[in-house]
Amino acid sequence: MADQDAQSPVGSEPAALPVLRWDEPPEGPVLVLLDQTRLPAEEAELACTDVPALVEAIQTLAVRGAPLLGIAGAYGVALAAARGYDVAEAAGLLEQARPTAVNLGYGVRRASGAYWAAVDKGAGPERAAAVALDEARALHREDAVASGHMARFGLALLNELLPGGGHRLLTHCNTGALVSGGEGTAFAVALGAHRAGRLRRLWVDETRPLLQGARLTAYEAARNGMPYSLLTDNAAGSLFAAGEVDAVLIGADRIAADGSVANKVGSYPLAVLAKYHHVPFIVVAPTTTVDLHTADGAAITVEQRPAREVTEVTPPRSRGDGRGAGGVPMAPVGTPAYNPAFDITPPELVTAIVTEEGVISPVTGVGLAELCARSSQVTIS
Ligand SMILES: CSC[C@H]1O[C@H](OP(=O)(O)O)[C@H](O)[C@@H]1O
Repeated sequence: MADQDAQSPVGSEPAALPVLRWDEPPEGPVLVLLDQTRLPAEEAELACTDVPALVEAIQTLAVRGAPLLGIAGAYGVALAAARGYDVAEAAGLLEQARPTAVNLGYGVRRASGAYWAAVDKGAGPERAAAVALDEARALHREDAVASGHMARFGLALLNELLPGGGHRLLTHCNTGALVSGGEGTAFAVALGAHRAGRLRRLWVDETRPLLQGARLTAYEAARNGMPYSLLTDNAAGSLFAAGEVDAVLIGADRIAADGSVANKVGSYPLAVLAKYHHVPFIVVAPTTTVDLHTADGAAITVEQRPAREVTEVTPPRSRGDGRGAGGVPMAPVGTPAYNPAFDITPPELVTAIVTEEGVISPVTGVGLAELCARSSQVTIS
């Protein structure tokens, strides 16, 4: 594991992470996931041969992150079609697996829409299943391309906002290759800064309670040889106070028409800190995360998750210990807990939104609609 202060020489790129792949063994098609609940201790694969297994993987965050949820949802429809399951039922189960990331529904509707259009044109089950798979693969490729554009637009914005010197960037949750068909969203911008020799430090919020930062972003930063440091979420304020943060980079799970941003819980406090300390707060997300049909932040459904994620610490699971391995109680058994998975940042606290179609700042509904109009990935209502 690379030392947190070591930087890999640019060009020594690690192998791409096998985040998700479609396989067609003799016993039938399967969606193979890198099980993110086992990282960083173990790079374990999780093979989903049916939609209930994929829904469980989504709900346990074995596969997670808005853009990747869209890709997984699309492959889930293709899996149902290829295995002769009820495609309409499968699409419904997948769309409802997690409510906040708009990308999930988008990916499911893209693949199911392609499937039913093929059926309407007289395609048989096999041909229609192949069409759904082609659509899932197209979305997978498009997201990889979008990630590259966001990295370039985001780095150009950082260089404009932060002239000279190395950037000290703070990020929250995980927004790297583990959420994407490519190198991610906000993390891809930080990685681009690293490759350009302009990343002085990546401050990584641990991101309680599921520790996507500690487990996943630190893992991705280390494998890329980036200069990073982990911090507890409640230490971020003192970093701002010490003048140690040049910009905040976060992802998004849903961006409403007015520019309100739903993202991992803890994002809103960072936006308030950034505003108070005059630090740019930059959201990086593909246009598939923009939902022009949701008017504002109040209309976004924020996923509420089980209390045990707050009241227990779940040790890294080793292979074979089952999916529901119990955690270690950190509060009296039965303690009620408030555990929203996301929070909402209002547009007035957002410096800019970086998408694959360009950057908008200040964030206004008009700018978002214009960006989405340029995108080939229209939001399917
Ligand atoms: C850029 S998508 C990553 C986004 O998704 C994460 O949520 P979760 O880990 O619950 O899927 C978090 O909100 C990230 O910002």
